[in-house]
Amino acid sequence: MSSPLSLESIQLAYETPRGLHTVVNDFSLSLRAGEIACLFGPSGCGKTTVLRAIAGFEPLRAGTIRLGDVLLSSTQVHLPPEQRRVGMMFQEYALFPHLSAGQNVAFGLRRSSRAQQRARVAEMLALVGLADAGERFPHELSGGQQQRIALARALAPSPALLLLDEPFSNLDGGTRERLTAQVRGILQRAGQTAILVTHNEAEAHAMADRIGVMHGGRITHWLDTAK
Ligand SMILES: Nc1ncnc2c1ncn2[C@@H]1O[C@H](COP(=O)(O)OP(=O)(O)OP(=O)(O)O)[C@@H](O)[C@H]1O
Repeated sequence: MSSPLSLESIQLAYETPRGLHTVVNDFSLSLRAGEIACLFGPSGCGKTTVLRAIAGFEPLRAGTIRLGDVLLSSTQVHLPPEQRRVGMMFQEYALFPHLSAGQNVAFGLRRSSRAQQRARVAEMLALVGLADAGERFPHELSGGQQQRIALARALAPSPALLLLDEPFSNLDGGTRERLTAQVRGILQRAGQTAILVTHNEAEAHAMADRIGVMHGGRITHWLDTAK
C-alpha cells in the first residue's frame, strides 16, 4: 500500500574539507497517497540529496521525514534504508548483469516463499509489459526494456513510496518519450506514490501530477501539470 509522504523543514549538509556545506535548507513537501511529484531545478540545487535523505542515506540536520504514520528521519531518529519501505530506481542502480530479468525482479522478495516469489515476479513482468522476458539476461534486453525490469524490481516488494532519479537519462529520445508515458501509466495503475527527479522539462510534465521547482535548497513554487 502506498502512503502519503511529508517532509517538514528538513536541512541537509555535507562535511567538506572547507567545513559544513549546507545544500538543502528549510525544505518542506507533502504528497498524497498515489500522487506523482517531480523535483525540478538547476544542477547542484540538491534534488538527489533530498531523495537520498528520504531513502535513508543522509542524516537530517533539522526537520522530519514521515511516510504514512512512520517517522523515518529526524535529528534523533534514523530508520535504516531497508526498513523504510522506499523503493528506488536510480541511474546507478543498474540491473545485476549475472542474474536473469526474473531473478533481478525477485531480488527484493527474499523473505517470501518460492511460490510467492514466482507469482509476484510474473505479476510484475506482466505489469511492465515484459511477461516473456523473465529468462533473459540484462545484456539481451534493450535499454528501455532494462529500465522496465528495473521498475518491476523496484515495485515488487510493494514499496510505500518510489523514488526515481533520472531514470531515463541513458536512453535515446524516442525510447525515453515512450517509456515516460508507459511508466506513468504503470505507476497510476499501481496507485504508487512517487517522486521523480529529472532535468528534462517535457519528462517532468509527462510524468508528474505536480512539479516542485527548486532553488537555493528549497521548493520555491509548485506547478500543476495539465492532465
Ligand atoms: N558527497 C558529497 N560531499 C560534498 N558535497 C556534495 C556531495 N554530494 C553532493 N554534494 C554537493 O551538494 C550539492 C547538491 O548536490 P545534488 O547531487 O543533490 O544536486 P542535484 O540537484 O541532484 O544535481 P544534478 O541535477 O546535477 O544531479 C552540490 O553542490 C554538490 O556538489
